[in-house]
Amino acid sequence: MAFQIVRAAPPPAPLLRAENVSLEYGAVCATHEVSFDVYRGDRFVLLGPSGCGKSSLLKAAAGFIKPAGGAISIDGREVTGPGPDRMVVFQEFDQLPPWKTVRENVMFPLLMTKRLNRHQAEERARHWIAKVGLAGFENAHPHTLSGGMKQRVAIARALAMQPDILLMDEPFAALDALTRRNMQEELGRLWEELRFTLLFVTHSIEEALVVGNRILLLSPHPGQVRAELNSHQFGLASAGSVEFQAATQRIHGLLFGGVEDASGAPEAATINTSPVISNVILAHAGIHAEYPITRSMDPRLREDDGAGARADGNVSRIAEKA
Ligand SMILES: Nc1ncnc2c1ncn2[C@@H]1O[C@H](COP(=O)(O)OP(=O)(O)OP(=O)(O)O)[C@@H](O)[C@H]1O
Repeated sequence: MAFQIVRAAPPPAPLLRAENVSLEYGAVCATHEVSFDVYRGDRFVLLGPSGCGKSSLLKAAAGFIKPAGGAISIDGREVTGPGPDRMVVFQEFDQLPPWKTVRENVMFPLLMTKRLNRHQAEERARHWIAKVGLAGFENAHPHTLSGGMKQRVAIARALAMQPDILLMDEPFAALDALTRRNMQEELGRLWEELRFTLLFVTHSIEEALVVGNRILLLSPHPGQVRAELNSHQFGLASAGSVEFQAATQRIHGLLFGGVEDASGAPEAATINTSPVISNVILAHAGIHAEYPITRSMDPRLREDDGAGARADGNVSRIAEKA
């Protein structure tokens, strides 16, 4: 006898929700009514050219700036200021107090927030320093470390707090190409092991594809949502492949101009998102329709992964204005 489903389980609520977020600096409108949802385990990337408000959105999620309109919430609670549930890694190498050793830097927020006593904080710090590959450097001071090592310390310090979400603002932008690649790999390795939730800002299309499983494209002046892409099929291993390059070009097209359809004819990229996001299979403007979806933390995508995969085994989706 076949079962009949009378009520489907409700989809999980997003961990972080940005609803119509408008950010202003005096007369400067940094973003206008930007909305997106980040689910637990997502590697959600904000991608766009300079001035599209990526950093401002991340700062608003961190609670450093307050929206002029709309709201950001974590687990249903409105963000009204910074909190240990949202740890930030910045681009700058000077985010580590130089007078503190690596161990003291990692211990600092644990002690400041009274999460742990000194002994426990030392244990926790040792664990995370080893996890980011810096065992043996516990007593080093930041000025003796390379840029990549300093970023590892910043990541260890953030993850040691076990935040609900890790916020990273162009964390690898100031690194040389090789170190940047290593750090992307390291971040991917950490995520595979720990499955933390990540909100990551970059202006590099390649980095967005390598790091993210979902990408929000933003256009500038003021920052507005251009499109939302599902990108988990890419990683460092696929960087440089024909498909990866095609995806890069298509994202470039979405950000900066017309999108070429299958016939090669340019098509205006008018795709946008809204709080209610519907998935459409991206056939013509689509980002790499050649890959099966392997996993998604976004229940909306997960929901029809099966159907999509069954349909042709090679779908990508883009969220469009509902
Ligand atoms: N402190 C500030 N005071 C005034 N305007 C600001 C300030 N910070 C950002 N802006 C403006 O807000 C807009 C968005 O800036 P934001 O730094 O968020 O963009 P971004 O996409 O992160 O750019 P970039 O990649 O160059 O860092 C820009 O027009 C910028 O000039």
